[in-house]
Amino acid sequence: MSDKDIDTVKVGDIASKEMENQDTEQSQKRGGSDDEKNVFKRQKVVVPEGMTKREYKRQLKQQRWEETKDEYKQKKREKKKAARERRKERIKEAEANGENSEELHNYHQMKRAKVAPQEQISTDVKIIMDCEFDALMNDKEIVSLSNQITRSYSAKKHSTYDVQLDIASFNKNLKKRFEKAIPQYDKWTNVTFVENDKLEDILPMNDKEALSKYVYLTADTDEVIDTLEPHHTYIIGGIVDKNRYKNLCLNKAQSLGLKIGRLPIDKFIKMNGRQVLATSHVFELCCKWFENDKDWGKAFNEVLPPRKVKGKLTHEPEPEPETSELSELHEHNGPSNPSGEPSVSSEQSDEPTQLADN
Ligand SMILES: C[S@@+](CC[C@H](N)C(=O)[O-])C[C@H]1O[C@@H](n2cnc3c(N)ncnc32)[C@H](O)[C@@H]1O
Repeated sequence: MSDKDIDTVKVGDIASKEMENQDTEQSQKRGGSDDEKNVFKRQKVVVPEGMTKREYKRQLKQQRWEETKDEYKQKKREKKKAARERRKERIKEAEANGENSEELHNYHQMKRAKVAPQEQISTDVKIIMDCEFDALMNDKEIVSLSNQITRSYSAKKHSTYDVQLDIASFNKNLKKRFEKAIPQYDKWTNVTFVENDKLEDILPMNDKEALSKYVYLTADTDEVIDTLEPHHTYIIGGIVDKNRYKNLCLNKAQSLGLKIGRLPIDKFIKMNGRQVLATSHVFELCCKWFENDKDWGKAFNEVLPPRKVKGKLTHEPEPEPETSELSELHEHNGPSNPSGEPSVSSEQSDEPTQLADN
């Protein structure tokens, strides 16, 4: 047996004991018996010498994952299968009730369009994802944002229309995250990463007319964007904040003298509270708007899960409770193939693997 094997066995033994301990500990918390308490005391595991508690915990976690991953994957497969079945049922039900099941089909059709077009039709529309908000996000949110950018990259690559995408203020934690987890991003040919400090560094601040062609997208306004105009630049706030910073982008846009606008979401989506979308959804919607003959309804239909989309508005929007429902929208866990794009299989699955953060 090699030293490495011995190490693995040791960690394995410790992991099993540790798991027993955890069970016992839980039992203790529930007020376990004296015998259980004694067992717990006897089995107290000491962190191996030369290892920090943190490293040790990480190893235990890895060990536990190795032991349970097959079961986990199996459960995931079953869940996907069940979701597929549920969707088929929903389609059947909709058709039996004489309802239009097209929405249910469309959303998933888009997920299967995997072949990138050889050539893209020019739109003369540019999108800047303004990532100057780096310091307002915790590590988890930075990971979420990096996943959303990866998803936007994939959407851009697969779109039949060329909507330019710049990732701006890419010079702090977000960049570190990409370098660590998605290093192949520097081979992405269709997205530009800009390392400016402030948004205004890349705007024509001294040219009023040129500046009037920049529009900051925000959910916090009544100005509705009906069309994406050629030779205009639309700015998306590159932040995942779980609704912590209301008006953040609105205030920034106003302080820079930029136009603002929100997507015509309330006409097409059944949701409560503020209609705040994730950055990747906004970018995908813009691509899909072009692909669907400039029809927002169809674009929403393709990008957002069917249960959120209500087709053309036929009645007044429902009363608004406190929080947004759109935090439920899907997001991929992270890149899973060498290009750093979301994996085909997760895109092809019938239900989103994870619902999006915004
Ligand atoms: C998660 S939101 C950020 C919310 C942030 N608190 C703010 O002040 O905008 C990410 C970005 O997506 C865009 N966005 C989200 N929902 C939108 C909507 N309904 N209309 C237009 N843009 C939207 C905005 O650019 C927004 O900054």
